[in-house]
Parts: sequence; structure tokens; C-alpha cells
Amino acid sequence: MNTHDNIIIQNYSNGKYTNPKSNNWIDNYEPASGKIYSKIPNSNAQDIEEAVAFAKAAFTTWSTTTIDERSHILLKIAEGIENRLQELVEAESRDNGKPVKLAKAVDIPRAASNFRFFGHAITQFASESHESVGLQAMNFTLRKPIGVVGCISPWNLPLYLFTWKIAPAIAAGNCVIAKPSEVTPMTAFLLGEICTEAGLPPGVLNIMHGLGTSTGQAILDHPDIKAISFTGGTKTGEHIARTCAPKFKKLSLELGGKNPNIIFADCDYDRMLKTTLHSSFANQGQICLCGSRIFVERPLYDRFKKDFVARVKELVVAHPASAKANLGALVSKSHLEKVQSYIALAPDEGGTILCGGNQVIIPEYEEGYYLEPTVIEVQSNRCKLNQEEIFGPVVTIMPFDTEEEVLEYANDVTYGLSSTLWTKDIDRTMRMSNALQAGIVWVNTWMMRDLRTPFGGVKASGVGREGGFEALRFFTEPKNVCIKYN
Ligand SMILES: NC(=O)C1=CN([C@@H]2O[C@H](COP(=O)(O)OP(=O)(O)OC[C@H]3O[C@@H](n4cnc5c(N)ncnc54)[C@H](O)[C@@H]3O)[C@@H](O)[C@H]2O)C=CC1
Ligand SMILES: O=C(O)/C=C/C=C(\O)C(=O)O
Repeated sequence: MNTHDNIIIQNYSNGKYTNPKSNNWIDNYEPASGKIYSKIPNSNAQDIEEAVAFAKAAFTTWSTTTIDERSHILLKIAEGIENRLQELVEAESRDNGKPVKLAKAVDIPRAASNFRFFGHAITQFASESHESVGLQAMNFTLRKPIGVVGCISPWNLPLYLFTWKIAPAIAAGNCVIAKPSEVTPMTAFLLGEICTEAGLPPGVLNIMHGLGTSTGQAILDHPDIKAISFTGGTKTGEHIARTCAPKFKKLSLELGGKNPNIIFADCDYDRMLKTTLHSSFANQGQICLCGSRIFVERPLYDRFKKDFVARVKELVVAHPASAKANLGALVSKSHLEKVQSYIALAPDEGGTILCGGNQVIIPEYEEGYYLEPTVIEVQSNRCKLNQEEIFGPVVTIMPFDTEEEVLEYANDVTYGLSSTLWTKDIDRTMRMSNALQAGIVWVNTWMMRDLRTPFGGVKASGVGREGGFEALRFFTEPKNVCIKYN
């Protein structure tokens, strides 16, 4: 076996670390070196069956645990993550290929914030009452936890997105069967221990590892898992919707994006240029919110093209542990190949590669999955490069002449997750924000997150919203009580 480490990742079920019943294991690769460094369980329906039984048993107590106590435990988990910051940062970087400094600045602090945020939010969550005036009746609405829920997360922001689902689910009184991506299982594995130390009762959170087609599918199929919160690719989202609809499971789907970054000539140029570098290539472009289609108003186009390409050429692709790394490795060999296959389409699609396009070979890490940040000038918004989610360090640029024209380009995709707008014109800002088909519009900024705001997409980018009370509403079932009085 091509291994230089021997880490065994286990499931965390009923508060204990366990092996999969089938003793079936999957290799886990380190993207920076392309080598196997750990093994993870490929859990099957029997493992899920057992975890659901533990979760159901825990639900009786957890759903009636006071809000104060639940809040206290969530805040302790946040503290536990912060206490182990460096270990989690290194684990995340090694598992995913992202720069250590990115995991330290963004991923792990955000995982702690997710628990802290929902630890506080649950203390402020309230339900409504409606007085039926003139009819001598009063309605009040209870918000009950659903029971056992499933949380399935992807590999691009591993602990960040895993905890973004788990924290509101358990805050609201549910018990959880959670599956991290099989490609990045490491920090989810470490989270189990942190939860135990924080006093989370056994069975409230069960972290089950394995492939989507085995472990994930068993979660979708289990009749006692009543809701699924999923983040990942649109194709997988479609499959989840098809599987769960006939079973009447509640669904929250956060899927892909093909987000426009619309730059008007009146923008704050320096701020726009700096942020556009970031919104194009942060996390190697593997964020569903990245602005992968850049549209620039014609009077600014040539200046932007020259400056942007020059700045992209300065970005350093390096081993994730290097302090110099602006970009680390892509998450997997298959993903690298997928991204390269899009770059290869450029000539046939009338695209011109302005910079990048090549794999980067790092001495001593020749088998790692490194790719140059790539800018492609395209002639039409209808090409595949502008229509399909590439999910890597590849952006396209294209000029436009009018607001109407760019609005048409922006909306002419199947996706509708986020949009970024650069302008100082307030009327234009209002018109465009209103007309853009997206769940999130950023104006003169990108990925500025306030965890209270609704987060999610329209069209093929998903169904439902996460964040703030939206998430607590998703993870609770409203029950209206109507009382007639004399
Ligand atoms: N947040 C986002 O928008 C993300 C988008 N993607 C997009 O999706 C493409 C494919 O990436 P993948 O790693 O294949 O993502 P994926 O959508 O297949 O994986 C996300 C999660 O879903 C699970 N999963 C897969 N099949 C499942 C099934 N049948 N039942 C239940 N769970 C299942 C996976 O094990 C993983 O935990 C990427 O190239 C990218 O374009 C990928 C990750 C995140
Ligand atoms: O909640 C956030 O701040 C970011 C979420 C990002 C994704 O869902 C993604 O990239 O998949």
C-alpha cells in the first residue's frame, strides 16, 4: 500500500468510537502529496440502523433538555474547538489541501462560531401566536424538534459546513446522524471527542463515515430519519430530492453555483481588484459562492484584464503548509482531472487562456494535485465554461455594454446561488439587486457573512435556507394549537 501514515478514522456512535460492522475501509488521500495517509470506515445500512437506534433513545431526553443546558453544551463545544485550534487547522489542511493559513483564518474559527452562534440563537428563538380577533379564539404555535435528522456535508469547507448543519440541529433538540464527505473525514472524526468532553450526551450526535452511495444512501433510505440537510453537488442534490420526496422527508439542499461577478466602470477599482482575486481563487476556487463568471463594463475591460492577469500570475501555488501559499492543492485527483477537462474545452469554445491552465509540480510533492490559477477570456455566456460549475481555480472574463445585457448574462444559467456587484450607483444597485436571480447578492464585497442572514440559492442552486432562525425553523416542526374561549 502507498502509505506513509497509518491513521485509522472511526465512526462516533452513541458517544464512542467504533469500527464499521462490515470491517469495510476506504483509503483517504492527502492532496498535497497524493499519498494515502488514513483509512476511514465505509459504513453500511446496519451501521446506520444502529446509530439511528442510539439517536432515537437519546431523543427522549435531549428534546426535553432545557434550552439553557443545550446552549451551555453548544458553547462548550465552541470552546473545545478553539482549544484545539492548531490541531484542527493542521488536520483540515492536510485532509483537504487548503493552505494552513486559510484553515486557521477561516475554516476552524467559523466551525467554533457555528456552535457559539446557535448556542446563543436557541435562547432567542420564539414561536408565534395569532389572536383570531372577533372570534374569541387564540392560536399559539409550538416549534417541536423533528426527531432524528440527517446532515450530509461536502469536502470543500469540511468542518465549517459540517458544523453549520449539526449546530442548529442539536440546538433545536434533534438527534443527528451526520456524514462528512469521505474525501475529508478527519476534522469530523476529531469533533466527536470534543463533543464528549463538552458533555454532549451519547447518541445526540452520531458521526458516520463512508461513501455517498453506501453510508449516504443508507441515511436517505432510513425511515426514521425525518429530515435531511445536504450541501454538495447539484446532481447529488437531485438524487436526494428524488429519493426523499416519496418518503416525505423534510429537505434543505444547498447546491452548486455559477456566480456572476459584475464589475461596472464606476466601481472602487482597487477594492474590486483585491476582492475579485479572492472571490475567484479562495480555497482553490472550491467554494460554491466563488465568482466564477466575471463580467466587466467595456470602458474598464482592457485595464481590468491587464491588471487582473498580472495579479493572478503573482499568486503562489505551494504546499499547503507553506506560509507563501495563496493556493494549495485541489481536493482529489479526480477533481483535478475534472477541472483540467474544463480548461481543455477553452480552444473549442472560442476561449483564450490568458494565464494559468497547467498542473503545478512541486518538488518532493510531485504527485500532489496542484493547478495554476487560470483566467479564460470567453466570447459568449452560452459556452460550457460559463454554464457549468467547474469548482476550481478557473474564472472566465467577458466585457458587456449595458446593464440590461449583463443582467441577461447573469441570469442565463441554471444556477442561482450568489451574485457580486461592483458599482457606486445606488439606483443601479437597487435595480440589479432586485432583478438578479440569486439567493445572495453582495454589493462592493464578497462572502461577507453574518450568520443571522438567510443563506441559500434559487433554481438549481437549491431549496430552502440555512442560517439564523431559518435553520432553527428547518430543524423544527410547527404545531398550531387553536383555543376557542367563551
Ligand atoms: N457546496 C457545493 O456547492 C459543492 C459542490 N460540489 C460540486 O459537486 C461536484 C461533485 O463533487 P462530489 O464530491 O461528488 O460532491 P457530492 O455532492 O457527491 O458530495 C457531497 C456529499 O454528498 C454525499 N453523497 C454522495 N452521493 C450520495 C448519495 N447517493 N446519497 C447520500 N449522500 C451522498 C457525499 O458522500 C458527500 O458527503 C463537484 O465537482 C462540484 O462541482 C462539491 C462539493 C460542494
Ligand atoms: O455558509 C457559508 O458561509 C458558506 C457556505 C459555503 C458553501 O455552502 C459551499 O461552498 O459549499
